[in-house]
Amino acid sequence: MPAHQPAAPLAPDITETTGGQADPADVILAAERAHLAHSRAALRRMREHAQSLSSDAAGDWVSQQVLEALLDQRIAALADHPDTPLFFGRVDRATAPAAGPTGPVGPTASAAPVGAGAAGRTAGAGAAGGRAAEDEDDLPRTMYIGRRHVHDESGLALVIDWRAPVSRAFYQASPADPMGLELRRRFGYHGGELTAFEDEPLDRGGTLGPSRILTEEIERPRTGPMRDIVATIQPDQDEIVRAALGQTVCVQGAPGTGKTAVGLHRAAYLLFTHREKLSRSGVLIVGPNRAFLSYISSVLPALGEVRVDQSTLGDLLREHAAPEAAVPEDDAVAAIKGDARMAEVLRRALWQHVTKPEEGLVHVKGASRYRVADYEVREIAASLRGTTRYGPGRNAFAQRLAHAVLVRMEQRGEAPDDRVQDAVARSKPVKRLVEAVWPKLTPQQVLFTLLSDAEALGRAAKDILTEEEQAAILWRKSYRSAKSARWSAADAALLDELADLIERTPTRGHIVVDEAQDLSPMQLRALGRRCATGSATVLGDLAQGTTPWSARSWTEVLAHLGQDGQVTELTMGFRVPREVLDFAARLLPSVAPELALPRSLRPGQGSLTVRRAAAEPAPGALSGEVLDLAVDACRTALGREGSVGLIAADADVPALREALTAAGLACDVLDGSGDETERLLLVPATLAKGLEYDHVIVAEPARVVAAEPRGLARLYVVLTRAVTSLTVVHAEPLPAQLA
Ligand SMILES: Nc1ncnc2c1ncn2[C@@H]1O[C@H](COP(=O)(O)OP(=O)(O)OP(=O)(O)O)[C@@H](O)[C@H]1O
Repeated sequence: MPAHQPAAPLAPDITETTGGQADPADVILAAERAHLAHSRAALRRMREHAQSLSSDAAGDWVSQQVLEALLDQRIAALADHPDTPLFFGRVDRATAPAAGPTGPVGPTASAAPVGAGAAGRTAGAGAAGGRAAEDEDDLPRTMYIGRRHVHDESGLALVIDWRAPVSRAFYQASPADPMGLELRRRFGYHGGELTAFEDEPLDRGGTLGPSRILTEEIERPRTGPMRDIVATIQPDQDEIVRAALGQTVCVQGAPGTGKTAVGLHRAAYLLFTHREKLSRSGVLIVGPNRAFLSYISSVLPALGEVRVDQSTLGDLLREHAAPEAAVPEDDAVAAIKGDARMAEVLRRALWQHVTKPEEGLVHVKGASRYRVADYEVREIAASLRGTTRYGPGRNAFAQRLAHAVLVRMEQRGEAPDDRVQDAVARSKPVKRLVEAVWPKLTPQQVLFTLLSDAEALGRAAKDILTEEEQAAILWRKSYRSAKSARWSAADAALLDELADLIERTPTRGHIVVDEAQDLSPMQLRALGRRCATGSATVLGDLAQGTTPWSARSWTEVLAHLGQDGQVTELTMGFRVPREVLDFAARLLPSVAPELALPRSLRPGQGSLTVRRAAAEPAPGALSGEVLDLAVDACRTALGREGSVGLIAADADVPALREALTAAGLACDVLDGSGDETERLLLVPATLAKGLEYDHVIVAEPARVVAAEPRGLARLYVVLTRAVTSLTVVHAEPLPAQLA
């Protein structure tokens, strides 16, 4: 858990000293600190024990290596990070089962004050440093919830992993459904040191007020990469995090509702709960660009999970076409190529390469000749065509031809075995026939023919694409060969589809797809085949769709992904202050009229500033005055705490950089390298998705809108990156929807 010092003392009802006696809150805090020290010592012993284990017991060299690697992993997992508390919460179970309904718990509680006295009565001091009372079911009455499991020498759990089933109540229990709990205690920390606590009584009915520990966590300035939210996961988020492995979940959520955070915690949860299965099949996180991946890169390691692949779609498909070499393409063309109808066009295009056999086969062995007639060869090819993938079909064709030769041999009284069949299948005449009928193909060769040969395209796309669509995707520029062709980002998904038609794509146990609204049907199919035997967590916001092929419905997204899934919604925003969110939401009726207005947990009065230049705008560029206003706003923001992001249309980034440099303000331009060190970041609008900064300055919104077809949605993304303040500077009129 990140370090923070609660601004106000918590548990206010027990902070007053009574008649010279020790402050009960201090007593409790001291006892909890003792439990922390006790747990740390136990963790150290666990680590020492793991270090003392030897891999010598393994029977052979390979097992020894495997065991050694496992022991190293175990030792690393048992590391105690001094800045990270071992536990962030505690639950006390009710002695008698608490009455109350067991229905679903709502996302937030409100009304009654936090810290209403339960602290004084519970096992705080009693649990600390010693064995807590245990109930009949062997669970301790008091349980501490943390990032990893810690137990003492007798096996008593001192800290329980947040992902364990019993920890669920820490996140889900409420006075309406206490889930057998009497009390939930949340801890405040500074560095690794416990500094405060907050009690939520759960056995007295009523409702809980907002948690101050949560509020302070949300208000804490953002610096560096994204943090985990393990201490403050909300009940509706927790439902998603803990959904069963076999279940595909699709989350629609307004900006800052925690979709990314939830997706990452779900990956960590699944890896913990199904470690063995997923360590074999793997978990993959797919994000929109490298800047985003670099931003989220430390969340999973902080949760103890390092063996998760995180990739952009482009990098995932790089074996077919390297994303850095992608040729730019007209959006209209990319939209046709991204359409799901292309799947059938490609299927036909591939199988068109299988021709009708015109000749029979003659196999010569010594003085004997074995003949398979042309009609028989045709029958074999026809019976295999389309029943398997192209590659295995080709192998099967060779084997079936060889088998037909074998049958001839047997008819002559010979007794050939499997080795003879293999040898015949590899013989020159069979190879030649196979190559003529069922040629070996790469995805690139098939797509090269399709996009460069109008006739081939016409045959494959007949009754699927219109003449105009066919004309649009046909290459204007002719390449000499498949090898010298250059591919676009949309082509990469087509190549991947072809690759899978040729040979099956390996699948993972689970994939998390972030910003999924931006993916084309063909890109979704590429991801779908990577979780064909697994499940997915699909995250996104229909209002933030900025590609021409952006999704309009999650049901369609799931269908293209090939997954049956539940669509669920996160509605409470944790990032953007209400004032800023309301401002940005003026764009919603234009970008996604079907969505409800987003809500924010944070009022953020005074968080929005709009400054208009007095002089006329400069056509085709940022005016000098807007540059000055932007520099001014950056300087002011740098005087405050937290990160600063200056976001503008991509084309305006160089001018802004020059202006900042001339004004003596150091900045880094965000480019996905992850090398940024300055507190002030200059962010091209097309890279802002998924990111956040304490203070955001947006220069000339009208130019962000004008830069691309779905520019209003881009502006919605850009305006919703702010955690503390948003300053908009402009000379051109604001888009009418915002004015
Ligand atoms: N339960 C929580 N406790 C504390 N912080 C939270 C919680 N949920 C979300 N946050 C914080 O809110 C911010 C927004 O979260 P996140 O980036 O996951 O939202 P998102 O829905 O993916 O947003 P966007 O749609 O803009 O990409 C992050 O700083 C995250 O840490």
